[in-house]
This record gives sequence, structure tokens and C-alpha cells, in this order.
Amino acid sequence: MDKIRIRGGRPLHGQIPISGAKNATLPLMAASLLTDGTLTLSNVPHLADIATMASLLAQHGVSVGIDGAAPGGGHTGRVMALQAGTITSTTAPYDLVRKMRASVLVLGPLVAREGRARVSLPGGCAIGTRPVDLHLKGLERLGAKVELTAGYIEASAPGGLVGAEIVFPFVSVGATENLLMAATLARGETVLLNAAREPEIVDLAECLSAMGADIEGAGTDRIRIRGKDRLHGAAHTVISDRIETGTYMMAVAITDGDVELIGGRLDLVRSVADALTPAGLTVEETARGIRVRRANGRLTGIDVMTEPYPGFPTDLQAQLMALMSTAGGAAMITETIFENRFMHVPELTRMGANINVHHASALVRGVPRLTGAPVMATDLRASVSLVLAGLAAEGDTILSRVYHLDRGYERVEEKLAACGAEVERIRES
Ligand SMILES: CC(=O)N[C@H]1[C@@H](OP(=O)(O)OP(=O)(O)OC[C@H]2O[C@@H](n3ccc(=O)[nH]c3=O)[C@H](O)[C@@H]2O)O[C@H](CO)[C@@H](O)[C@@H]1O
Ligand SMILES: C=C(OP(=O)(O)O)C(=O)O
Repeated sequence: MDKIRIRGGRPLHGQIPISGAKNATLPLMAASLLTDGTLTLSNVPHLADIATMASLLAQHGVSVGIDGAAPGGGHTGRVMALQAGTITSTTAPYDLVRKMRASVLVLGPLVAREGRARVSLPGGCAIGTRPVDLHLKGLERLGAKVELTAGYIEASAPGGLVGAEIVFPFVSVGATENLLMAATLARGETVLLNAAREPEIVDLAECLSAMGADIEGAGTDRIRIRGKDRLHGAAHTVISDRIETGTYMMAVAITDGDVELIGGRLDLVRSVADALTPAGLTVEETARGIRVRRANGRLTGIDVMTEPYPGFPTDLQAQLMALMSTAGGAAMITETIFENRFMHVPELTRMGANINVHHASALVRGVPRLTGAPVMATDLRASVSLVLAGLAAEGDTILSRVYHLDRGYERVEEKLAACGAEVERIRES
């Protein structure tokens, strides 16, 4: 298993290309199941999760073609062509689903197109129990019969799905995506209320519309879908990764650097910029992306609560905690989305951070400096928070279980090293 070694203390200077969004690409790939036409996605990031979704789709019978990296390894990403001419299997097996929870996004499209699906229950993960009850109740509202048998979701709608009003009791990105996709092939009209408003939902809706779906209101909490008999192929460019953007914003901030994030979109990270500006960061839109640097001197602690979009994203909470570990004064960080998303705290503490967790809140008292240490990744965003801490720490940090990082950060060590960081991957067989 690979490790990453970081020698801290080097400010980042230069440019970092932002990749296409993992969390947009995964549902977009699942949407290919809705049509026998070809769905061509550009700006697809080269990540482990994307490879997992490609394997899952392949075993459903989808042909997946990838053109290789863009010339020069640039930020324009890969082009992926997906064609689900015939669905050869409606089962999503445990072995693939357990690797990646987003595999459950094949459920809605499979039931909508084939009238049935058998999808392994994803189960919990390091950050929480993460049930899928809203996905299942929503499918039932669309007329599917849903049973849980031997760890699998068995859903059937032999006569096809029928549009309905679905009110989510709380916001779920995945349930909104699954039901949005399912509703595009349901008979009649579906209305999703208290729908997630994440940019990845808007991206999915735009792609589905290009495939012939009739969707209004994506990006608001009320999405109306008029079902169609069939969808067709389309070409779509994946939006830039706002979580990667926010992560590098904080990497620049923690090292007191000055970097332009090429392809980063300020409108997608507004809540992050709004939180980090009072902390002492300058965030400016440029012709090609976003420029980030400190306004002057040490950053100051801020209080932040994670919320569904447009609030501060839970996927940037761990990175913010690393940043606040070296800020002046105290910061209170409250996690409202996942019940167990503080797994990075003991590891940051091992690097000298002063953090006390009380239920869903962490009180971070800034220390003058962190010290490098061997640390272990527990989940994707926790692992990158340790990379950030390592960039600012005195001495060497060695991060193990890098496979978590590889799920969501494309060429992270190359991107950081190109801006002056001393970071290298230690490949181990
Ligand atoms: C691949 C992808 O896009 N992943 C993102 C997606 O995950 P995901 O789609 O899994 O997250 P959700 O928005 O569904 O989860 C929000 C909360 O609702 C709960 N819940 C969700 C569904 C359900 O049926 N029942 C239920 O109780 C979850 O356990 C969690 O506490 O949104 C999260 C919240 O922004 C992000 O952290 C993840 O990076
Ligand atoms: C939690 C994440 O992903 P997933 O929902 O796939 O676990 C994430 O991207 O931070």
C-alpha cells in the first residue's frame, strides 16, 4: 500500500489545475443506464471511485470507453463514452458496492429502465451509518415494490414507474439524484420537495435534459420532472470539483502561499470564501479561476457549521479543522450532516493540534506550529486534512492508507509539488 511523505514548511506558489468533480461524475455515469444511446462525458477525473463505477457499469453491460489522459496531463480531464445498449445484469454485487457507497446510484436508473434491480445495501462507513431509506421510500412512492433480502435491495416495477410527489424529510444528495434519474422514465409528473440543491444535482439535471428529459427547478428545493418514454445519448462536460477547489484554498492558506486555482469556480465555493475571508484569506476571481492568498499574517479562528448546499460543505470540514489548528485564537467547528465525521481529530492531535470534541462540535485552539508524524487516513477528506497539516508542519509527515486519498484527489502529490511542496509518494507493492 502506498504512502505519502510530506516535508512541511514550504508555502505553495503557482497554479493548480482543478479537476472535474468526482461527486458529479459518479451520478452522471449512472445516468448512462437510462438510455441505449451513447453518453459522452468530458472533464472526467482520473480517480479510484470513477474506476469502481466504470467496473460496476461494465458488469451491468455498459460499454465504457476512456480516451486516456488529456495531452500533457492537463486539467481538461478525460473523455468517457458510456453506452448501455443492452442491460445484461440488474444486480449490483456486494464486492463493488462495498468499495463505494455511490454505487447505490444505479438503483433508480435500473428500475426505471428495466423494471427491476438487485443492489447490495451499501452499509455504513467511517463517517457514519449512512442509511438509504430515503432512496427506497422514494422509489416506493414511484410505484416500485422494495424488499430487503440477504443484504440486498430488491426493487421491482414490472409495469414501469409512475410519477408522484416525494417530500424528503431532510436533504439527501444521493436520494435526490437517484429519484431524479428514476423519474425521467416514469409515467407522468414527479415533484421532489426539499430536494438537495448541490451544484452536482444541477449538473446531473443539465445532462439528463440534454438526454431528452424534461426537468425544471434543479438547484432549488423543488424539482419537477415530466417522465419520457425514452432518453437518448448526449455529450456533457462535468463541472469543476468544488471540494477539490476548497481543499486547495485551504492548502494555500495553511502554508501562507499564493496560488491560482485554474478552472476553480468561485460561485461554487462561495460559502467557503465567505467563511475564510474573515479568517484572513483573500479570495479573488481571475479570468481562469480563483486566486487565493492570506490578507496579512496569521489567520484567525472562525466558527463554522456544516450544512447542505449553499452552506459550508461537510466534505471540507476536516480540511478546515487542519487549517484552524494553526490559526490564532479558537475556532468552533460543528458537523451537522454526518454523526461520526471527526475521525481526523486524533491524528491531527498526534501532530500537535489542540482539539476538543463535544458531541457534534469541535473546539480548535490554534497552536503556533504542528509537528510532522506518521499518521493514518481513515476516510477521503480526513486523509487530505492530514496532507494539509503535513504541509504546514515542522519535519516529516508520513501518511498511510493513501487509497482513501486516491478515491477523490487526482494527482495530489504532483499538483502540490508543482507549487513548491516537498511531497512524494512512496510506492509499496
Ligand atoms: C458521492 C457523493 O456525492 N457523496 C456526497 C453525498 O453523499 P450522500 O448522497 O451519501 O449524502 P446524503 O446527502 O444522502 O446524506 C446526508 C445525510 O442524510 C442521511 N441519509 C441519507 C440518505 C438516506 O436515505 N437516509 C439518510 O439518513 C445520511 O446518513 C447523512 O447523514 O452528499 C454528502 C453530503 O453533502 C457528501 O458528504 C458526499 O461526499
Ligand atoms: C464522503 C464522500 O464520498 P462518498 O459519499 O462517496 O463516501 C466525499 O466525497 O467526501
